[in-house]
Amino acid sequence: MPTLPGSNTPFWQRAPKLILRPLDYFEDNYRRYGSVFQVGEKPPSIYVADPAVIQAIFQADAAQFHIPSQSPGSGLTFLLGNQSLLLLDGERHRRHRRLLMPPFHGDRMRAYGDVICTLTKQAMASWQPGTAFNVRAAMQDITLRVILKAVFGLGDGDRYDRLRQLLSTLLEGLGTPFSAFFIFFPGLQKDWGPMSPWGRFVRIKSEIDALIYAEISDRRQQPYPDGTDILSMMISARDAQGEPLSDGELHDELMTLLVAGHETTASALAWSLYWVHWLPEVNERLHQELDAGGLSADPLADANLPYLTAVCQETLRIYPVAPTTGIRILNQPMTVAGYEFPSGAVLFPNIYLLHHREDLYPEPKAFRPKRFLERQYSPYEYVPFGGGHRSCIGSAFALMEMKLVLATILRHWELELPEGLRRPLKPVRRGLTLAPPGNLRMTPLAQRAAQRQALPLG
Ligand code: HEM
Repeated sequence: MPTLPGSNTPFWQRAPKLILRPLDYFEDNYRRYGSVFQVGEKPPSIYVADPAVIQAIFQADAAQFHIPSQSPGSGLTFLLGNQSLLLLDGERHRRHRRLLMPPFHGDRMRAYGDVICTLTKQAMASWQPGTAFNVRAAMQDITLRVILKAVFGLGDGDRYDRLRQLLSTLLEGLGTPFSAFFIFFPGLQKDWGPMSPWGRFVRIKSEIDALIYAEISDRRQQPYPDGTDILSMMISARDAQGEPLSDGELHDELMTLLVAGHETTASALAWSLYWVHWLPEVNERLHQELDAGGLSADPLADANLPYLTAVCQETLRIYPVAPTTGIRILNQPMTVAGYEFPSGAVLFPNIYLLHHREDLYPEPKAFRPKRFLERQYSPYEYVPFGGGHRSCIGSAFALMEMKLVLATILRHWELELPEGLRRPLKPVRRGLTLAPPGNLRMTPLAQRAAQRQALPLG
């Protein structure tokens, strides 16, 4: 059995590059060592960009892996709580997944579709012709409105406004590349008073917690009559023993859905607007498809448009929001495709490197939505949402949201990417995810004539 290529640089030495220039870090290692390599020892971290090995990892029994108490992910405990799906393991992870999955299936999507289009129009009402806006912030405004409405059924009121404002401030603060050190090194999470960076997060977070607990308590006493929002469904869900989720469990899962459910989609949407407005041929073809479809009464019709779908898929391929899947630690040795991974090894299917394999994606640095119309990729070749027992539970929701928000924006506004930004842009770190650079701005030029009637301007 060959030994795995790689280096044994300790974590503290490789962390600055991994945190501040993650894509260069991955690409350097890939060039040097190939599609499966290890870094560090005791335990080694193994990055995988080989579809056959990724397939074996995604198809393996969940009992083969665990999540460590001290991992990059554990730095998220402060934000999400220790009963978050992202941080749970074993039977408790299985139980929570079963209780959380139903709102993300089937018929629910139709109701979310209407909400997404309405809230996008609401957010766009503040755009002014000639006044540039920060693209990621604008997309985050939309996705935060959408997730609050989907999760809580909330759309207005003091609690909603405050929650929206606090979540946005908290995540903006945590979103700088340097704040990522707080996540990777939880030991840095020290409260030195309200003016210190971490002290500020702690105070905002405790106000958010109080608002969420107040909402849970109100809703337990007075359930919504139609009960179609995610919180209502989670309150009434029962596990195999007939047990409901406790207030603490509900709080942590709500926080998880709020954070995981809008940060990621906002970055993906910002990238999609950038690509569409940088590349005229993509813009033209997308508009042709949208114009041919007309304004449908059923927003879900847009979700089936092939080129729009391909643009969103290519957006998530070229710069996946999560550069690797979540952490998976082996409970026992694993032999696959000629490799032997030792017990205790930390496995990371590397989404970015897999999506940039020349053999799967010719000219991988080029944004070419067409490749998704010409070829069907397997769930081990294209993995923006990970896979296996820890796959993203919001993947269908996120993809639909991307398509509907993008279609709604393009139908209503003519936007312009400033001259200076019509060039290759590289992602920057935002916590555990990657986002477009903070200077990505766009200018609304004019509302599209056919749509002026349809957009309620505030
Ligand atoms: C473009 C948007 C999104 C991307 C790129 C994305 C990506 C991912 C990835 C890569 C993982 C880890 C999968 C693995 O380790 O195999 C994940 C997990 C997760 N995602 Fe998403 N996600 C997105 C949107 C959402 C949304 C909208 C929600 C919920 C409303 C959500 C909720 C979650 C949760 C709860 C997990 C943890 C699952 C578990 O550990 O069992 N995500 N996501």
